[in-house]
Amino acid sequence: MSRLPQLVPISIADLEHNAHATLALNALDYYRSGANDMQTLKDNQDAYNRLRLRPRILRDVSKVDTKTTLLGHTVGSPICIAPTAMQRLANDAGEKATARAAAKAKKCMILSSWSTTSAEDTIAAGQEIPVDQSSTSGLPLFWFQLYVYKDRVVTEQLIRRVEKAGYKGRVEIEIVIETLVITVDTPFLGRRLADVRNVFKLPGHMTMANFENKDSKVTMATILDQNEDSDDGVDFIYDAKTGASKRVVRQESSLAAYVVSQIDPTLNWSDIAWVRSITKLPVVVKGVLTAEDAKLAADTGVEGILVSNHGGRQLDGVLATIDALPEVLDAVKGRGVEVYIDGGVRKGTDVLKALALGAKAVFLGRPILWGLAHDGEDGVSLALNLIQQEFELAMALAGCCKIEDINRDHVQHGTGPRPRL
Ligand SMILES: Cc1cc2nc3c(=O)[nH]c(=O)nc-3n(C[C@H](O)[C@H](O)[C@H](O)COP(=O)(O)O)c2cc1C
Ligand SMILES: CC(C)CC(=O)C(=O)O
Repeated sequence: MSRLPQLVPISIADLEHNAHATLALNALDYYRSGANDMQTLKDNQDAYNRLRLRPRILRDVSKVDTKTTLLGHTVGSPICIAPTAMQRLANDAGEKATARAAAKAKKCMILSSWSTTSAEDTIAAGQEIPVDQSSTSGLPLFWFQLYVYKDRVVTEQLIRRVEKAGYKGRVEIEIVIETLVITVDTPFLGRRLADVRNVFKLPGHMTMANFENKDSKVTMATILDQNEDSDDGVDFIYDAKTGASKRVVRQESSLAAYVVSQIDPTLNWSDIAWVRSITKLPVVVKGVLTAEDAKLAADTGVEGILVSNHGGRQLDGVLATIDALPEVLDAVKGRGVEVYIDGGVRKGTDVLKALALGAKAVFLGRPILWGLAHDGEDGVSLALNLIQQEFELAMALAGCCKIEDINRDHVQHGTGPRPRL
């Protein structure tokens, strides 16, 4: 049932408006919420609006090229897709639709550990899109986001599954899972009030597909609710270690309970080193917000840092990511670590500002979900194309023809005159 009139979308904001009109409240609230008062959620976007651009003129911007590299792989653009759990809540094609849209756009997609489509099926969907191997304009790229489970056997099985899903060795196809992105900001789930009020749960016909195998729909970790139609407020949480289902009466979001039961709050730097020791995949840590932790990440030898506050969904009151970016960059300068950012990126000018401040790439979370809710694969393509076109226009109007032309002088903090150096 539609609550608001639909718009013909010409911006990410329009897609969000439409998602508000169409999504079931349970899903809409899960997707849009931040933690607590949602200060950080709001600030992520506001902080971009506090920055001002300094364009250069008379630079022949008749051709703009956005291709760039991510850990040595050339992609079509620095605009990438952040991992978001449970995409089938937005559209039944879920992660498959996102993968196809990413492949078409030659963009990087990070698949969530808690996807409602398995890593294998997601990669296979991406591979349905023919890629031109000789293309100089880049190729799609698939990364995997890892939650570290209390049970290290479960974690290792997940890593092995993902490595296998990469189809390494199939030389004719370039689409492989290339990198593990370890999320380090979720020892416990942030308190998202709407999810608590809605007693959020994953519909019973959807599962956390990366934990299934061919013999059983749900064999490892998933939320089980045996009474989907009449919600009795009772969940059965599967314990991956013992194989037993524990009956819990819900007084909160099932997700928070699930995180408490499965995700390891003891996670520390030695675990990052452990993950690095058991896989050849490069590692990116997602959730770094300070210079201190950026230095430790570099000391641990990670290949990349994703400056992220989880879209304002974890610790409310932390800095907007674009405000945290400079100290992270300063801390790892010259250490050979790529630095990316997510949170609040909604416009082409946001992308330009993030790159001008030094980010190698930006990742979009909710905008992809809004596209997916709008029109499945075509909706994700639309979301990606809208922001890509805005970015190309912003580059041209700022006097930049290629990514390397974008630099620190293209942006300043605050709305007043540039401080004298
Ligand atoms: C609905 C939703 C689900 C998410 N699921 C995950 C997840 O499974 N793993 C993860 O590392 N981050 C997850 N995130 C955080 C995103 O990866 C990303 O950090 C954030 O959405 C970026 O902010 P934005 O939505 O403003 O673009 C999720 C975010 C949302 C909104
Ligand atoms: C299942 C959740 C822990 C996924 C997530 O990271 C989120 O909802 O923000």
